[in-house]
Amino acid sequence: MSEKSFQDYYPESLQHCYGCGPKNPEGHHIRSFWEGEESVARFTPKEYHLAFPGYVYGGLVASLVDCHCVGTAAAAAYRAEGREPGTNPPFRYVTGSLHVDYLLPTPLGGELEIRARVEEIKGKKTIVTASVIAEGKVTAKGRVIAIRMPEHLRPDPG
Ligand SMILES: CCCCCCCCCC(=O)SCCNC(=O)CCNC(=O)[C@H](O)C(C)(C)COP(=O)(O)OP(=O)(O)OC[C@H]1O[C@@H](n2cnc3c(N)ncnc32)[C@H](O)[C@@H]1OP(=O)(O)O
Repeated sequence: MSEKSFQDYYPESLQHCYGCGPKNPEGHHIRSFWEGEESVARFTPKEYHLAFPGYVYGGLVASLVDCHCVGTAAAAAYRAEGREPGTNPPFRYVTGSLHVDYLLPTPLGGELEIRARVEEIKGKKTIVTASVIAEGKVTAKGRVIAIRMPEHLRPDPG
């Protein structure tokens, strides 16, 4: 079996996110992994993910940044405690803020790499920054404030 992504450790009830839920058949299935101090996700847009001919829709780019950074925040919380993801008590995060700067049009047709780094973990809040790389160039930069998921939003305990 291939390496488990951050999202594979979400409990089943939280595996239906359109961006990254492994159990959403219509979703993007964004998968994130550690590479040293950075986290990485790779994603190849489909031809219909276009904004204008030859280039990727910015909303998709934002989704990639969003789910990859929120997943990174969760993984970083476990890492900070020296625990394996999926161990108790669980860490769940949602997006509080998502900011994307589109530096260059993102070419459609090849694999995109999203590389993220944790800037700060402070209480319920984790700040993660990301770069979207296509054909060796950074086409977008993002910043996500991920917040611990409040109890009332959790579908089941934990
Ligand atoms: C676990 C698996 C999840 C599966 C999906 C993962 C990826 C999905 C990504 C998403 O699409 S999530 C869906 C989009 N996001 C939402 O619907 C969240 C909606 N907003 C909320 O539910 C609440 O506003 C939120 C949980 C974000 C914050 O409410 P809290 O009551 O927990 O926040 P609180 O007031 O206690 O503030 C805690 C800290 O967060 C900061 N904060 C809160 N909301 C913020 C915000 N919106 N932007 C920036 N910072 C924010 C706040 O300033 C404070 O910082 P400090 O500790 O430094 O003082």
